[in-house]
Amino acid sequence: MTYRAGWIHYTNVAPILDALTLPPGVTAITGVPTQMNAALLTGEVDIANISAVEFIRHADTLEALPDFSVAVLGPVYSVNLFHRGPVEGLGRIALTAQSAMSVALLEVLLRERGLSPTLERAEGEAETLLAQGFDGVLRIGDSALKEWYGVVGPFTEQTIVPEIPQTGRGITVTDLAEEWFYLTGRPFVFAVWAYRKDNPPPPALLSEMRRARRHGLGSLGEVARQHAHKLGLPADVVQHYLWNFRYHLEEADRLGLSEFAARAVPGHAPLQFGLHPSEDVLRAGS
Ligand SMILES: C=C(O[C@@H]1C=C(C(=O)O)C=C[C@H]1O)C(=O)O
Repeated sequence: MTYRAGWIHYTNVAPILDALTLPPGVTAITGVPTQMNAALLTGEVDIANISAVEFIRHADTLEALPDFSVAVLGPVYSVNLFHRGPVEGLGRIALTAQSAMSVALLEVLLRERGLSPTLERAEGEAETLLAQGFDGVLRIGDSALKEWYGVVGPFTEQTIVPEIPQTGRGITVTDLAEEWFYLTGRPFVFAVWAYRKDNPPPPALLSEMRRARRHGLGSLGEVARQHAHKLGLPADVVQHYLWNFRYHLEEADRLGLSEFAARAVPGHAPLQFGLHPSEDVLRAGS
């Protein structure tokens, strides 16, 4: 029987997915986070990297791989609230229908500050929507990364490490993962690789994912160069963006995930992680 994967294939997943060769009997489709969330829940796919909040909401039926994540400790650069003026004064914020996680995170951060602006779905570029009367625009993924650089750039690696500006052209960029870090001191997990509990991935897919990730992280400069070309961004900026991610769902990431779960989905079922890496290593005989 075929095992179907669904990949959110934003640039931030390139270090895992670019070198992946699907084993025999595994197929894959790609889409934006909300599409992959829905595809996993309806059974259109069997495994997907989904918005972590959807994994939490459906913890009764889903399980996640124990060692795969898209997470950061501090800024992420691609989950951004673009706004004019202070966050406290924002009346109307445009959300993107592509994302579940950033919306849930924004809600947690607004509640924390006692703010309740109007949240509406609206697609398009942040700058255009701001010109049309929105006070804030939430964007994620590659387009958010490009718009962030368009606002705060240009700069190079020399600027990236010591200090990154947050404003440009009258627009402020609030990085939601950085706000989460200020609030909790913990990593923020955007995505996990989830599957229905009764339908775990075949070991061959898992070991290939781990091989592809080792390869991707071992050649990050090359991965960054290729994607910088596609994105139209400087290679050192994309390399910094990718280098900054935490792809292994380590203990600190799980603490961040649990803290987010408690704040965003009170009363959720216990989070479950299956298929420990050592099992795979033993099966592979290495
Ligand atoms: C950090 C990001 O993470 C993604 C954001 C998601 C969301 O907002 O629902 C889901 C999966 C993540 O891979 C991003 O794409 O900018």
